[in-house]
Amino acid sequence: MTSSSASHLPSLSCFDAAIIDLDGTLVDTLGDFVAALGGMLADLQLPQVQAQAVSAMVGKGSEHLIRSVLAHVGASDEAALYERAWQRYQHHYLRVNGQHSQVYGGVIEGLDALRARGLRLACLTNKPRDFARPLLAAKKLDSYFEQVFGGDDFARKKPDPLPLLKTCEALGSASERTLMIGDSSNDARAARAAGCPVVLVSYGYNHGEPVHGVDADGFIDALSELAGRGEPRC
Ligand SMILES: O=C(O)COP(=O)(O)O
Repeated sequence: MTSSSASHLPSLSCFDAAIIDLDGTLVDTLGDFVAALGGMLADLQLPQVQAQAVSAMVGKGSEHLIRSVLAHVGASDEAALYERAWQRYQHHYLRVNGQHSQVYGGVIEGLDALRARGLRLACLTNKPRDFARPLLAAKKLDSYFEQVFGGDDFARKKPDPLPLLKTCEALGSASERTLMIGDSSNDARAARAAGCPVVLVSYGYNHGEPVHGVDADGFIDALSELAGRGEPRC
């Protein structure tokens, strides 16, 4: 069964630009998160965490992820431990970045279609910029994006609209002419608040919840489905 709701899916002709989320949308990075967190927890002599639990904690940036994992494994004095945990996590993440992650099927075709239609592209993630840029390069996705922004580039992260508004500004595109493509309620809420139409992929993380309950303009099972968007219906 396809999850696309074609009746609501905007045509690519309606847009001058697209802003695309990274984790859970372009790249399945769960393996990298699990490996880096595993290294961090071992260094702190804490119990390990399962991948399924991690997938529900991804998407709100590194600080949220580390604090959630420390609480999940029952670390005592999680607040005092945070700085050290962040140092160890950063060390391990930079070491494994891209090694346990895969570009989702349909991503290259989707990006090619967006580019062929002349859309200006930005990648906007809550992941730290210094993790995001090497990952995009390692996966040969960097050349598609004229802008890449991480969770530490702006004063607030998604679901706040600020990162999207700033990215629209950097792309020189009005928010209503900029399509947000993401995998989570975080992406959709930020897009709604910024005035960007939003399409969600069905295969991402969405904080461990079913994505179809999220308020969005459409759902797709692969980015390549965007290539088939027909006549303008803005
Ligand atoms: O929280 C993260 O590290 C990833 O977040 P993203 O879904 O915005 O890419």
